[in-house]
Amino acid sequence: MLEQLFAPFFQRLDATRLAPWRPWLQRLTRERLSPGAHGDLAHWIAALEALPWIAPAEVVLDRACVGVGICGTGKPALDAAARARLAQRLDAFHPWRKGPFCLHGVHIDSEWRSDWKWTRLQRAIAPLHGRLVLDLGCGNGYYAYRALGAGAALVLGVDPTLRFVLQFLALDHFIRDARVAVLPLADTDLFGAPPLVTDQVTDLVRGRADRAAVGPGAPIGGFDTVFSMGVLYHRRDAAQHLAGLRRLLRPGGELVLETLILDAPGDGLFRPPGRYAKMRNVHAIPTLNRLTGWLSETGLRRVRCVDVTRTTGEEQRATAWMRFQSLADFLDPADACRTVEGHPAPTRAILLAER
Ligand SMILES: Nc1ncnc2c1ncn2[C@@H]1O[C@H](C[S@+](CC[C@H]([NH3+])C(=O)[O-])CC(=O)[O-])[C@@H](O)[C@H]1O
Repeated sequence: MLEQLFAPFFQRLDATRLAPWRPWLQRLTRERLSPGAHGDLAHWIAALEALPWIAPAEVVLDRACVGVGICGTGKPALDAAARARLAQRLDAFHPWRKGPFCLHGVHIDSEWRSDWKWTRLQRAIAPLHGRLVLDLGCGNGYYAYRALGAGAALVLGVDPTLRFVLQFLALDHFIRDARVAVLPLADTDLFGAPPLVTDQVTDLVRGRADRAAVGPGAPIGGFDTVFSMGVLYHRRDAAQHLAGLRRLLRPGGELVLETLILDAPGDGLFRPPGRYAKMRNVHAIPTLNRLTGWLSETGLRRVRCVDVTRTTGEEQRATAWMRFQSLADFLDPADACRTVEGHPAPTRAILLAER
């Protein structure tokens, strides 16, 4: 049973003020990972079970390349043939979009140089030491691991794409750190309805009540830092997403929001009429002004932008670990400032705000 793999994480969660979340998270995780939840699930489970046991080695979470048994950090546990076999088994989870990772000498050169974004934000955000962190839309958990590497006490990552959850489980097979999990949930699974009143929360903690018995939605927030990166433009209702993020924070907690922006002055909002950079589900791209306004209207304070970067073909590209199309195929070959549809090329901003 896949959800059993999260048991050590839930034990850790229970020892924090986030304990009221456990019944809800566990129930949804069980449902989403039930047999038949996805056509490829049985294939991924078989791939997970085929991963070899390898003697523990040094775990590295605070450098660009996250992983265990990284070249140069000790005697390699695997010879070239064993590394090739391991690489082949990890390829069952293709495409690897976020990374890079290294597992016992196998370098996973993902589509994105995710470490570049981390470098842009790490000095600007409130220090993560001892914090309870949520990463919404976390992919395979690359940033969740980096948050741990930066001293977070516990990191909950959620992503509705099962392939990425299974990628996390493959990483976890080798890294084995109970302070982090990627659960198969969407943003709205956490936004929920009105916060539970205190006695209902107490009942949930003591296991006397099931979430279903106390109404729809999820328990109250309580996170010190919430990351939402690369998710807002995929949401049809941006205001709902932002309001939900605010509710997930404890008072004084920090939101780290990264999203596509329209690199232009003023309050414009671009709604792609069809596809944007070949993506079907891009709903709205605001200017920085407009986005800042949205965050303030949500009731967040100290809203500020700490980075604006045009995405380049060095940061997002096809590799041996992601063999589909990538940024170069999404841009106008004659003008890299335009997408193939003729829209402004992807530019991303990182904003910080506090509840
Ligand atoms: N409703 C939803 N709720 C939560 N997640 C969702 C939802 N819909 C899609 N996703 C997930 O949001 C992620 C968007 S990628 C960002 C990854 C990482 N954060 C990054 O910053 O690299 C986009 C990018 O490449 O920037 C995917 O993993 C989806 O499965």
